[in-house]
Amino acid sequence: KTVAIVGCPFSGGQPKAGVDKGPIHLVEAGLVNQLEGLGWKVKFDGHHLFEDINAQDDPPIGILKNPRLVSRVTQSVANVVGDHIKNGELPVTLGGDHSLAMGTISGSLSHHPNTCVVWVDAHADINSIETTESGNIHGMPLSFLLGIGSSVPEFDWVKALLRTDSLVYIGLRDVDAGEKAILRQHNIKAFSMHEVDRYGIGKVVEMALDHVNPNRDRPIHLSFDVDALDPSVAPSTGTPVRGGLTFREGHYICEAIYETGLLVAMDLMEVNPSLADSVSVEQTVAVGCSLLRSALGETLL
Ligand SMILES: N[C@@]1(C(=O)O)CN(C[C@@H]2CCCCN2)C[C@@H]1CCC[B-](O)(O)O
Ligand SMILES: [Mn+2]
Ligand SMILES: [Mn+2]
Repeated sequence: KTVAIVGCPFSGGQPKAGVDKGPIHLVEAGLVNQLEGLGWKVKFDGHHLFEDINAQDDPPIGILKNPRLVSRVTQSVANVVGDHIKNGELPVTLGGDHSLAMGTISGSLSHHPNTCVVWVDAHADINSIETTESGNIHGMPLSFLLGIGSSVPEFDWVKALLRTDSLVYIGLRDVDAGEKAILRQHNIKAFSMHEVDRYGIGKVVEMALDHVNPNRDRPIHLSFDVDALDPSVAPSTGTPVRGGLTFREGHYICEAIYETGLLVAMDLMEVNPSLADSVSVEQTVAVGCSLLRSALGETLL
């Protein structure tokens, strides 16, 4: 089986410089060899180059920032991910900010319409155009994928093909009021850190999969934001929130999803190597590579 590494040096969905350097640090840490060491054939033909749009040609829409840039980049990512899946490969998208998931999940859905999404994150990333307070599109990808809130022509290419009952969250602990309303209104299943504490990660993953994949017969797209982990574990990220997943809880999720044999695509998002000292950056990058290895079959025994 072949893994296709999709390096996406992109930061347009949020304001902090540096997250576009995430992919290069993950690859430079030896990710390709590490995955080959697990027996995968690895396809990586260089990081994607996303041309910028100068500011005057991409004014905000409402308060949405860099809308045309984000739309164009994520649409190209959708095509790339979709093509890899069509070729029978497993795309591993390295971010870059989480707005990229509009592309990666669109890519998965284009080939596997019954894909279910496991979203591991401190945040819900489901703000609509009406509810976003920041205008940063990395906090909004799921509203576009689900067709929640009003649409803008620039994002018409995103077909709202994800169903709310096909999405489940693990790790939430910093959800905006508008997002809480959306989650309640649409009955979207979420296992916050409260549930992780109450049930333990093993039961949480089992319940999460029971919700979106009861017969374990649907393809799984795992979208992992490193800020789901506690900042002590993955410090170099743009929106850290205390009280996160331990190193082992993060890895358990990846190991358990690999065990299903249903993983068709994975995202590793929001590694920003410019936000911490070099030791913390290295730690964050190493944890990212380790999570990816676990999602792709690395076991402890
Ligand atoms: N919901 C947010 C948005 O901007 O929409 C609000 N903001 C964090 C906000 C800061 C002030 C105190 C309350 N929390 C980040 C988040 C998006 C995270 C994107 B991700 O990819 O990192 O998950
Ligand atoms: Mn996120
Ligand atoms: Mn997050």
